[in-house]
Amino acid sequence: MTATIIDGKAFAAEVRGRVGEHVARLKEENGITPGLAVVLVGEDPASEVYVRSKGRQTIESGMNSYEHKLPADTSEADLLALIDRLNADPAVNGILVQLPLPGHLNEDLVINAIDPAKDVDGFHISNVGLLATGQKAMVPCTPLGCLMLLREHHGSLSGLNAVVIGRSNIVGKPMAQLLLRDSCTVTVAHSRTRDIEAVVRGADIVVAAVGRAEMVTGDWIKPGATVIDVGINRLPPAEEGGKGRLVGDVEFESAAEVAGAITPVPGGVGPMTIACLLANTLTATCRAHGLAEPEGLTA
Ligand SMILES: Nc1nc(=O)c2c([nH]1)NC[C@@H]1CN(c3ccc(C(=O)N[C@@H](CCC(=O)O)C(=O)O)cc3)C=[N+]21
Ligand SMILES: [Mg+2]
Repeated sequence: MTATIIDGKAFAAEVRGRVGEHVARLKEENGITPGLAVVLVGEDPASEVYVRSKGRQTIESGMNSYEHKLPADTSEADLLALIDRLNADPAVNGILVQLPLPGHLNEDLVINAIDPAKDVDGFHISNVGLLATGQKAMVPCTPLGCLMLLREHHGSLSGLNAVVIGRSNIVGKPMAQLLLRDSCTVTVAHSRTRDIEAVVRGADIVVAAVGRAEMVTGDWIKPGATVIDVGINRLPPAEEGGKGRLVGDVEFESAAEVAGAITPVPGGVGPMTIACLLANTLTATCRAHGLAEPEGLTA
């Protein structure tokens, strides 16, 4: 293996530390404690794990955490009423509605009901448009975390060929926007892309966000390229009652033999996503109060 391992877990801890310091200063100098509300509809066990670690890290960074767990059969009207209350609550600076929502709820409608200034996921159409036009937006946490890792590793990204695999609204599209803003030449590849291996082989930066376990193998990677693996896939358990291994969208072993640098799964992008959620909550709080924004914690 030749690649440098990009330690997302360690970098995320550093980001959280910087968020925590800024939060402490906000409290001392301005008497403000940022607040993050997380809304979870239904009982998906994996979602509950994320919600719990988000809540714990929010509190560890000195912010208030408000968790709203609603039953799976919650009506759209009840969910929208909760969002209205959170929008109006001055103690709540950030609102995250955990996705996916149960099938009877319209995700677009629900997300677009969030006050864009409190939309710490950056999924509201206003924030999507602001990002796409280079204006001050709330930026989706996973792509923001990937960008921070790339900037940390490369310094300038200007002129590099970046291939984003996956075109979701949550990762692929905003990732492409951020890379474009940092002056990469950006290609978005997806399930219909012809000769996808050859497309990926042209990339100095590969961001894999397709949700297919170990789809990208070492022979797809240009020697020396930087590989950011967004996938979190649980393989079927090897034994009865066991838990399957977590793998990314990249086959780590083979890719690490060719790449210059690569993020592991777990311990890569995942922890950065949560760190950026805290950073976004802090940013939203500063903007709401007309205060200076934290440096190095926004796009
Ligand atoms: N509105 C919304 N915003 C989200 O940001 C959002 C969401 N909905 N729905 C669910 C996904 C999933 N997600 C993760 C965040 C961190 C890890 C993470 O920290 N993973 C650890 C491993 C965790 C484990 O061991 O299971 C790692 O990669 O090292 C994983 C997954 C955010 N999501
Ligand atoms: Mg796709």
